[in-house]
Amino acid sequence: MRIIHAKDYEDMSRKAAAIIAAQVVTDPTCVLGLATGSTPIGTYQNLIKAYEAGDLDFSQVSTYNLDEYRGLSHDDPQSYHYFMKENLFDHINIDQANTHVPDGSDPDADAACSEYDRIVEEAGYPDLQLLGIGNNGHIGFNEPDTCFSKGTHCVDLTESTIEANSRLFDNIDDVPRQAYTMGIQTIMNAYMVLVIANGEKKAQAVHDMCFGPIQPSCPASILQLHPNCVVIADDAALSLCK
Ligand SMILES: N[C@@H]1[C@@H](O)[C@H](O)[C@@H](COP(=O)(O)O)O[C@@H]1O
Repeated sequence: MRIIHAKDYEDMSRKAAAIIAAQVVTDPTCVLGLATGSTPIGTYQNLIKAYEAGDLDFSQVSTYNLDEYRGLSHDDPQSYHYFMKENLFDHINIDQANTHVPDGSDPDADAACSEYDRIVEEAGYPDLQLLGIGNNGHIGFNEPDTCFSKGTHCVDLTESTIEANSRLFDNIDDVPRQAYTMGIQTIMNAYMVLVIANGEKKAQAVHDMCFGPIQPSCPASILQLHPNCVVIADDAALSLCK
């Protein structure tokens, strides 16, 4: 696990975008695993700038997102389908038929999750998987648990995640209580994992991810076993990693 120190959020976003851009330039048909939440927005903005400058071509790139809330339609402004179009896909030349997000609108969780596992495996897993990290150490929506869940599955969101994500909703009652998420095994099958984190609220999770015991109470701690994991974090997120 390599830790890259960023001066601030903007520096973190530039560094993450540079690594993703290098992947796209060196392999124009690459498979990218993508994340949502507020952390990756700056990274996506830098990728859009590079595309607009003519430095990047996404026309042959495929993407697979980590997760999606259960029960939201694809055009619900709070869905991760919508988030990805708004924050990246609608601003670059990607073929949106090559973008994939778990289908949270499918009420049959087993069918939706096994189908997602099938297509991610068929794609050969991501060449590069971008991850944020939750305040409680979750990756995707893999919440602190008793075991590292393997494949794509339906999860019950913890109160802390519902609370943390409620800032993006009109009120906390509107936050879905379940989600479909890539499992730990799916994430670990990526050839490279790039984790981005900023701010004081992530300090404990980042410390436990990088230096804590490898245990399901901090799902991100499994990344210590990944052969090619890079963490880019700012001072505040690294404040406990002295
Ligand atoms: N499912 C997402 C995660 O993929 C994300 O990493 C986390 C942190 O979000 P933020 O980047 O807004 O702190 O929130 C959600 O739970």
